[in-house]
Amino acid sequence: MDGPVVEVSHLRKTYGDKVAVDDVSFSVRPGEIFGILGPNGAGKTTAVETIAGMRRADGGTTRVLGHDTQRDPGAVRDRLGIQLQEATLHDRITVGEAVRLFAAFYPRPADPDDLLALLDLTEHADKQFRNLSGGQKQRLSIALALVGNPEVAILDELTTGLDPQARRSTWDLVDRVRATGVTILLVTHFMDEAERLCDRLVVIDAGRVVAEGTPRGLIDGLQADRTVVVRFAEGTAAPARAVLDRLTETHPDVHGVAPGSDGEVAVTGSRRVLFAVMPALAEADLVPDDIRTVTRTLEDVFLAVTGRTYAEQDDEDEPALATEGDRS
Ligand SMILES: Nc1ncnc2c1ncn2[C@@H]1O[C@H](COP(=O)(O)OP(=O)(O)OP(=O)(O)O)[C@@H](O)[C@H]1O
Repeated sequence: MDGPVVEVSHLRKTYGDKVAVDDVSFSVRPGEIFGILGPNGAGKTTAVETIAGMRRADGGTTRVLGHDTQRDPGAVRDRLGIQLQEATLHDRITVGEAVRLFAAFYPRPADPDDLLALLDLTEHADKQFRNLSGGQKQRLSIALALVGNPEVAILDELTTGLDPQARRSTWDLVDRVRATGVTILLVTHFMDEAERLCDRLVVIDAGRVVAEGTPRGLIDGLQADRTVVVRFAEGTAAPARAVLDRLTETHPDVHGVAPGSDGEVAVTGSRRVLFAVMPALAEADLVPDDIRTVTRTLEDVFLAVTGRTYAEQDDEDEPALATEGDRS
């Protein structure tokens, strides 16, 4: 397929007076991992459920593989896999049974054994759902989204509640799935996940797209100041601070200097700030013990476009503690 795999144009969805999705447009190319990133309640799940034809839009169009999913959701049923938040199965069904059961619903299902191998579930095939760890449940839910051999898969908050190691292995799996040729629409409220996995993404906030691009492009496009942190041994910290302080008055690329802990000094300024810092220190023969530039992330992009920090609204969803099974 040459055109976009998913095409969303001016999508609007309300629940009574509540506008959950407001004029959202984007398109997803074949083979991409495309992200919908935003804080809890931003409208991400509503958007993907509407795109999948599970909800009626109040305005705009949603097309998947060329089909209008509002008018004819059935047209893509066998070609679109969807993994939704909090999928639950019967307690006693085993992993292998669940995959075979779901496979029976599709005309051209994936081979259950291949799928279990792809998602590192082969050794857990006989385990009952109730005995699976959080990570294993998530892997099973991805397997079930892929069991119909879809061309497009929607993955919604697939690492919420997982410990860091299980999250990283889930990310590797998503890469693996993409390598099989599946186009992926990935819903997440985790900035690091979006940065790690997505080729392109939209950032949505309160139902609206506030930024769109590649993670790198969005970060590099930030106009905000850069920061260089230099650390000095005791004895050189004070004279170094004085040299750097002077730069705020004499050098146009240096905008601010702030002391940190343990002999650190943070210098902010334009993208050329490093070129100001190093010659000044060299001139005074003050050799830092360490020097680093502060890495900018999608969190800085969110702050720049919304004026709010992302962490403020994200506390309630810290990954849960590791369970035994997650480490297996
Ligand atoms: N069935 C519903 N009826 C009424 N309001 C709803 C319904 N579903 C979602 N909402 C509201 O619509 C807004 C968007 O919700 P949605 O679940 O799409 O957001 P989200 O970005 O996916 O967040 P989360 O990850 O927390 O689910 C929220 O304010 C939510 O409370």
